[in-house]
Amino acid sequence: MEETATIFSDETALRDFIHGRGHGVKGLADRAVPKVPQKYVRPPHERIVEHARRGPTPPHLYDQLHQPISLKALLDGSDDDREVVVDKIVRAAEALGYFQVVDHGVPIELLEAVKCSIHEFFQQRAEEKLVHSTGKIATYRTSYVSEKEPVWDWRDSLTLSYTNDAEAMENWPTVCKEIMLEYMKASSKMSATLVEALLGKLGGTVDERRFEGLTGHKVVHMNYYPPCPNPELTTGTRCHSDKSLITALLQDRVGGLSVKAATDVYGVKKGDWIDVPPVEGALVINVGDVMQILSNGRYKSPEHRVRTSRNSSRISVAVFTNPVMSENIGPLPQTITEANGVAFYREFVYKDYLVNYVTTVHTGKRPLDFAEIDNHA
Ligand SMILES: O=C(O)CCC(=O)C(=O)O
Ligand SMILES: [Fe+2]
Repeated sequence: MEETATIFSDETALRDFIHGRGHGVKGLADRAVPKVPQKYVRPPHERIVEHARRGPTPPHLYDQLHQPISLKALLDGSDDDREVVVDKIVRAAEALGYFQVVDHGVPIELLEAVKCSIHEFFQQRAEEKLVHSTGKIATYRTSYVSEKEPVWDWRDSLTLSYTNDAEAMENWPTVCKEIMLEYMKASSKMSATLVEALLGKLGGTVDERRFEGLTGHKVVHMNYYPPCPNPELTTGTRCHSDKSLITALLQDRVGGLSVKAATDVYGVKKGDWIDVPPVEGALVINVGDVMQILSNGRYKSPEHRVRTSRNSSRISVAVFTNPVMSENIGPLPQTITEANGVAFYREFVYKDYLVNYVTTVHTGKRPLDFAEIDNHA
């Protein structure tokens, strides 16, 4: 009891408990604390207000916003049927930058096994998770840059970087490595198909080597959100956009993810927050910053965030399809032509984008500012 009091009143003790000894946020939740420590209290403008207060979405708009897209025809259909699906994907990427997909080719039993595997990892004792806190290929942590962030998220995570099978088998945690590798491969196949479809509609061609450079680094990011005594004060995951080309996200049934509308569409206004309802067997697809840049702003990389829940723990896993470190990123030439010669983003090496992303405390879109050209100057 005394230890708990210290953890809560003293930031150094809290940091040692969470980060130093590997208890994570789960360690706090397991102690059934009545209120979150001050370090987790967001300033009022960053808190997440329940959207239900706005009233339910009318059914026809609900379908337009949330109806999952079936990828069946894209994965194994005729050319004509394929085109219909590609159009849906392109429209969703332009309007909101997010959509859900079903018939994605990843077996439902594998999705269930993945969810169990994530629970198994986070249920382990702190010492077992701590082993991975300094790893580069498998990294257990609770914040991105805990030393710099004024407020921490109510979330523990494990990030698995993939280069090859042997390295993954040697470094990824034993309890989940086989399932997560199988899932990464299955979902990456679908992600590659989506990337191909989206890039294909930008005009011009991307050859095999360039495609490999743009999509060659896969990262699996597992999130665990313990129950939180103060959902009204905290964030599970703060507002951010992904640094990927595309992200495939599997969430459980709890809900809490919301996406900020990038345009006025389907009865929502640009800037409104849209709840992303859990759909059994579906995957959530987010356009990432790199895709927004390659498309010269045509596809949107939406800001999104996660609310905590008072009563349930929640898990999710994102598979990020990222460029390799040395890849040159910038708007594809044909997208600049389309915009009457105006490039909205400059060229840069992906590694520099990443360094900026992970060494700075960002809120919302700031990582994209790194690449933005101010055409009004
Ligand atoms: O937990 C979620 O639903 C989203 C997590 C997320 O946005 C991320 O890991 O980048
Ligand atoms: Fe994200």
